[in-house]
Amino acid sequence: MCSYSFSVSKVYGYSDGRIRRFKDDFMFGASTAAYQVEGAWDLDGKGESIWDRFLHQNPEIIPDGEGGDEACDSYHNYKRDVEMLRELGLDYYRFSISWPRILPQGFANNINKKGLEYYDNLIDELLKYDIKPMVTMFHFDLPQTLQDLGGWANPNSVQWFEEYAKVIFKQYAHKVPYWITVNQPNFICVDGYGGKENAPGIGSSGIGDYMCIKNVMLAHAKAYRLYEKEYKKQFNADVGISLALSWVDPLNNITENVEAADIYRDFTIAMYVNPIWSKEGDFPRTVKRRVLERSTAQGFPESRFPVLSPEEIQLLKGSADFMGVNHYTTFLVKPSEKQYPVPSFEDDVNVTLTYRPEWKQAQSKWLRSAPYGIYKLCLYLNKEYDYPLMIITEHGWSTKKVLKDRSRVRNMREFFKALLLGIEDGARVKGYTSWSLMDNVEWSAGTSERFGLYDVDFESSKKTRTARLSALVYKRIIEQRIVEPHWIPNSLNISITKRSNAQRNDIEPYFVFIINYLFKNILLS
Ligand SMILES: CCCCCCCCCCCCC/C=C/[C@@H](O)[C@@H](N)CO[C@@H]1O[C@H](CO)[C@H](O)[C@H](O)[C@H]1O
Repeated sequence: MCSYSFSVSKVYGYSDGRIRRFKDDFMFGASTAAYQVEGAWDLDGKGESIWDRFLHQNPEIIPDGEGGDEACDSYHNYKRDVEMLRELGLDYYRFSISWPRILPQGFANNINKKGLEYYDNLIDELLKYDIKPMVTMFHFDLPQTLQDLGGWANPNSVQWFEEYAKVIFKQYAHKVPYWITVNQPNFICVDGYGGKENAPGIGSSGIGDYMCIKNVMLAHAKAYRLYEKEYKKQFNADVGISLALSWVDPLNNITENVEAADIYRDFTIAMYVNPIWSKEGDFPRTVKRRVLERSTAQGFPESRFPVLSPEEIQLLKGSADFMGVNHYTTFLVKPSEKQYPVPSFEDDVNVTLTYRPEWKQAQSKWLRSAPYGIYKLCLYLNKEYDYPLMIITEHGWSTKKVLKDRSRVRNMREFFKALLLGIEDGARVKGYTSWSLMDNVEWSAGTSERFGLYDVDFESSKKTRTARLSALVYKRIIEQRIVEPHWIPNSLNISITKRSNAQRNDIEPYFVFIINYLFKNILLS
C-alpha cells in the first residue's frame, strides 16, 4: 500500500513563485481523431466503422444529434487544418488513420487507394511546413465488418491489426517519425465492450472488457514488434501507445480509502502500464488475484481475467519507445457503498468516485480541474516504472461554444505549471499535445462539449474554424517557453509567424518573476 504523499504546499500553492521554463527541445502539438473530425463517413470507398453504426442506430443518445457523418469535414479541409497548426506554431500534429478508410472490410485483401491518398496528402502538407506527423493507428473506429466477427473480443483481432499495421507502415513509414499504435485500451474495452453507451456497446462488463484488454494489448505489441523488425533500422521512428491516465487520490487518509485508491490505480493505470513497463511484465498481480477470487466466489470454473502466456508476456515487455499519456482530470475514491451488478468491472473494482467541490467543472460531466494530478501521476510513474519516457498525447478542457474560453486558458496554465514541476522533479516528458486542435464530435456527446483551440461552426458548409483565446495563449506559451500568468492578446486575430528559437527571450522569465514578486510582496502588502 502506498499513499504517494508529497509536499502539498509545493503543488497546491506553487508557493515558490518561480517561473519554470520549457526547454527549447520540448515539443508542442495538437491532436484530433479520424471519426471526430474527418466526416466523409462513406465517401470514396470508406467502409463503415463501429462508431458510424453505433450513432446511426442510436441517434437519440447524442445530445445535439450531431454524429460524425460530416464532423469538421477535415477530409476536404485538411489544408485549413494544417494552416491552423502553422498559426499556432506547433512542432507536430497528432491525428489518426481510420482503419475502414484504408481497409473498408477490415482485411488487407481490399485496400482503398483513395483512403491511402488522403493520408498521403495530409502528411505531405504537414511535412511541407516542417510539422511532424504523429500518427495514431487506431482511435476507436474499428471496421464494422470486424465487429460482426466479435471485434476486439475475438483473439484473431490481434492478427487483423497486425495486417492493417503492415499496410500503413508500408505506405507511410518513410515519412512518419512518431507512431501511436492504439489510443486508450481502457475506453475501447471497459466502455465499449463492458458498457453500452459507447461503440460497440456490448455490455459484457467483467468478461468481454477483459477479453478485449488482452487482445488490444497484444495487438499493440505485435505492431510495435513489426515496426522494430522491418522499419526501425531504416527510419527510426518512435512507436508508443496512448493510455488514459487519470490521477486518483483517496478521499481522505482513512485506511479503507487509501486501499480503494490503490485498487483503482491498479485497475486503471497499472493494468496497461505493467505489461509494457514493469520489470516482471504481465498484468498486475493484484488485479489477477482480485478477479480470480471474485470469479471463484461467483461460481466461474476459472478466472474471468485472461491469462498471458510466457511468450505473450515477453512480447509485451518493453514494447514501446514512449508512454503516451492522456491526462485530463483527477478523482477521489472511497470504497463503494452500493452493490454493482455481478459480475462486472465496477464490482471487481468496487469504488465510488468523487471530486473536491472546489474543483471547477468543465462542460463535460466527468471533467474537473485539478491540475496537481499530473504532478502526482508523474511521481507515481517515476517511482513504479523507473522514469519512463513520456509524451502527453492528450490534455484538454471542454466549454460551451464561446470564443473567449477563459476557463480553458486557466486550466491549461495550471496544468503546465504542474507539469513543469513534475519535469523539474525528474519526469522525462518530451512533449505536450493539446486535445484538441478544433471542436469535434465528442463521441456520444456529439458537439455539445467543445474541446477545441479553434471553434468550429458546424452549421456552415465550410465548417469554418475560428481561433479561440486559448489558441493565442497556447501560441504565446510555445513562443516564450514560459507560462505568463496574466498575458492576454490585444485581439483574437491569429496569423502565421515565422518560427525561430532566437525569438525566445531568455531575460523575460526573470522579468516576469520580478513583476510577480513586486505585485505579491509590495503592492498587496
Ligand atoms: C458526486 C461525484 C460524482 C462523480 C462522478 C464521476 C464519474 C466519472 C466516471 C468516470 C469517467 C471517466 C471519464 C474519463 C474520460 C477520459 O479519460 C476520456 N474522455 C479521454 O478520452 C479522450 O477524450 C477526449 C475528450 O474527451 C477525446 O474524446 C478523445 O478522443 C479521447 O481519446
